[in-house]
Parts: sequence; structure tokens; C-alpha cells
Amino acid sequence: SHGWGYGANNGPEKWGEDFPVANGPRQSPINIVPKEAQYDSTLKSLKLKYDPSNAKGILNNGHSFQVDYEDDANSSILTGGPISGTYRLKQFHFHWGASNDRGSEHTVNGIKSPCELHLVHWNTKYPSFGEAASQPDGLAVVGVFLKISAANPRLQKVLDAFDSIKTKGKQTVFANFDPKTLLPGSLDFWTYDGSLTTPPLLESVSWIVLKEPISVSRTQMARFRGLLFTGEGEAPCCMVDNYRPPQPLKGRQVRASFK
Ligand SMILES: CCN[C@H]1CN(CCOCC)S(=O)(=O)c2sc(S(N)(=O)=O)cc21
Ligand SMILES: [Zn+2]
Repeated sequence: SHGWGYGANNGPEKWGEDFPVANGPRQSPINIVPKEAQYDSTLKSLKLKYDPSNAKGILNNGHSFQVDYEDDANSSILTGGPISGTYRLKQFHFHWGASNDRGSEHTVNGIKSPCELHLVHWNTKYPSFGEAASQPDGLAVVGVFLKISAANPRLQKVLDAFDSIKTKGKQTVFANFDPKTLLPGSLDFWTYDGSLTTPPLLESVSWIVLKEPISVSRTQMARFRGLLFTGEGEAPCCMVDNYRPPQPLKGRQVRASFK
């Protein structure tokens, strides 16, 4: 059987066939309408404490690429914001388009960004990531929009690893990287209850989407598009448009940490 992907035959419109939760009540991403978001003064400020030495490796998983972190201690953690307790960083990855007019998963007033960064954290009240991933309060993902501007030097180390992970399944060591360097100056955020944006689409994510984007240049975006969905020796298929479109809000409230 063909696995899920982003093509005409296995893309987001087909995921519900194998993953019926695709049509559930708290699916992600969503379109964020700032004027309809409710300012919540009880939201705490986001606290991200990352240890660069926890970085392990960078992997082309055939859907995106991800940088994986050691998560067997509370050394790279997310606290505050809408969540209670301590969530550990597991990995970060991106979604992007074939051209700069699309690529992000969340949209703001219907506007797509060319790329979106996701930092995935799991709730340490559960014994493992896998256990947390199936719980309604199991995961917290910080989303950051990338917009076309000057080249972002903070992306350089990630881009320089692409030659080693061009095809599906390839991975290489990726040591000493602080994901905090990928965050914008302001940690103002929107937050809502949602899901993984890829199969298994589990409804276990507290989404924390930062209002301020970080920059990426056209040239840097072109390098993302040089990665392949396909494995070595297969007919090459460029890794582009690996984003799920916005899903129905179904009555959910989006809260804002800022006025
Ligand atoms: C390509 C597979 N992507 C998945 C892989 N993981 C889920 C694995 O669940 C197994 C129990 S994950 O928790 O790392 C994760 S987070 C996001 S997203 N785009 O919503 O931030 C997608 C995914
Ligand atoms: Zn993602």
C-alpha cells in the first residue's frame, strides 16, 4: 500500500481514509484571525530553556527533515505559556512550498507564509513521548512563521547539512545547536487546542503560534526545495508543498497572549 504523503494520490484530501481522526473536532493547522482571537491576561509568558548539547542528528524522514534532541532529562524544556508542567523538546522540523506564495500550515487572515518551523515538545507527566503523543495534553508545538527577507544566518548550520540528507532515510550527526537562535525577538503568541498536522493526526497538541516571523532569503528557500521526498535510486521528487491546509475551527477559541 502507498504510504501517506503530499501528492495527488496520497495527500491531505486522502488522509481520512487511513486516519479517520482527520475529520475530528480539533484538527490542525487552522487559519488564525487575529481580530477574533481573545486576549487572555492569565496566559503566562513562554519559557524555553534549551541545551545545545542535546542536539543529536538531522534526518530526512521522507516528509520533511527534522533535528532530533536528547529527551531523557529536563535539559531542553518548554514551560509557561498556555501549558502547565514541563514539556521536553523532542525535535524541530519545517514545512514549505514550491514557491514563496505558499508553504506554511497555519495562515493569518488567510495569508500563507513560505515556510513554518515547528518545535515539538512532550509532557513529562507521561512516561514517554509515544505515550504523551496519544494524550489530549500530551504535546506542545511552537510554530514560527518564516518570511522572505534578508538571509537568516541562524539557518546556515541547518542548510549546510542538506547535502548529507538529500534523500529519504538519510541522516547525519547534528551536534551543538540551540533552537532558541531560531526564535524571533518577541514571544507573543496565539494558542489553541489542535492536532499533529501529519498522520497519525493525533489530537494531542497545544499549539503555540508566534506572532513575529523570522527571516529567510529566496536563496535559502531554494535550498529547502533541493531536498527530495524520494529515496536514493528512486525517480527524484522534490520535497516541496509538504504542508496541510487549514482545517475547520469547529467552535474552538483561539487565545492571544498579547493585546
Ligand atoms: C512525519 C511525521 N510527523 C509527525 C511525527 N511525530 C508523531 C509521531 O507520533 C507517533 C506516536 S511528531 O510528534 O514528531 C510530529 S509533530 C508534527 S506537527 N507538524 O504537527 O508539528 C508531525 C509529527
Ligand atoms: Zn510540523
